[in-house]
Amino acid sequence: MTTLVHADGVTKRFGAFAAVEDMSLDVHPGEIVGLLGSNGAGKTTLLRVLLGLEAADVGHVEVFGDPPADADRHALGYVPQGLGLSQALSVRQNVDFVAAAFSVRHAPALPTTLAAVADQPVGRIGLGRQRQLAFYCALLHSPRLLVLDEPTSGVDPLARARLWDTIHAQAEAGAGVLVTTHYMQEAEQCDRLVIMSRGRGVARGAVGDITATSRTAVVHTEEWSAAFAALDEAGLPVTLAGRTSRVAGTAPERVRAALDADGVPADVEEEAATLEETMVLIEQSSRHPGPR
Ligand SMILES: Nc1ncnc2c1ncn2[C@@H]1O[C@H](COP(=O)(O)OP(=O)(O)OP(=O)(O)O)[C@@H](O)[C@H]1O
Repeated sequence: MTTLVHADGVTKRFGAFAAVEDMSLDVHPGEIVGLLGSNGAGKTTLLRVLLGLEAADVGHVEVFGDPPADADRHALGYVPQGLGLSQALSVRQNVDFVAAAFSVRHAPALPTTLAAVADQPVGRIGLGRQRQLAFYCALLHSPRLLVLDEPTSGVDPLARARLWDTIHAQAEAGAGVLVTTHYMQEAEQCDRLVIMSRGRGVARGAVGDITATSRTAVVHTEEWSAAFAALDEAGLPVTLAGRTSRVAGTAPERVRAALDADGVPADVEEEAATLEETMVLIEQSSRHPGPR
């Protein structure tokens, strides 16, 4: 299979600090690869190395089979976190600028939401529309690879769903997509995930592979408030989902013991952890290696 991005053992340091350490990653046509990790994990830095905007200190990167600096820019669509739009230019002028840069003769019609503000400076339209415009511009030249850095951050749920429809359509048409996100609902839409913590790749695979080994103790009781308080007081990592307490990565026996100690009657079951719970457990075990 053609590989759009191939990164092998990439390390990027700023001074003595390694923002990315020994990261490897591939992106193939037609797949959506999600890059996850808490703030500062190194996602943006890795994207910038893959795009040739930062040079790797160690490791090997290829984009479309070439070093990033020589990669075919016409085959690449990039939406950076800051969107990369010219705030003082109008929507239409931004489009014309990108079309000229990529020699696009016939740009597709602007979506109606953008057409309605075509003559307004980008700085005056809302963030949702700005993101829509950044997407439109990134797709103008039909890229084979789409790199999206938190593309839906700060966007309302409906606009977010629309942007994800566009991402899926691109992948279905054969483009490879590499996307960073903090939203678990978005991560769950990716074909594969790569999870970073403190610069390193700490888990990878489909959502089901990543969550497969993590379990959560789930507490069912009428006395949900007392149950939560008892588990919290016992120092367990309890969260509330509605009126149900969940304790990820903790044996049900330990949870039951904490409830018994406070005399809270409850049924405790074990079930598969959610992706969010698994992410927290992965982050914890990468900070404090040892048995979970
Ligand atoms: N140019 C730079 N000089 C020094 N340190 C940097 C530079 N760029 C990034 N860093 C540091 O590298 C680390 C990784 O940053 P990066 O932006 O890649 O993380 P991230 O996973 O994308 O975070 P977020 O989810 O908040 O965007 C952070 O500690 C950041 O402060």
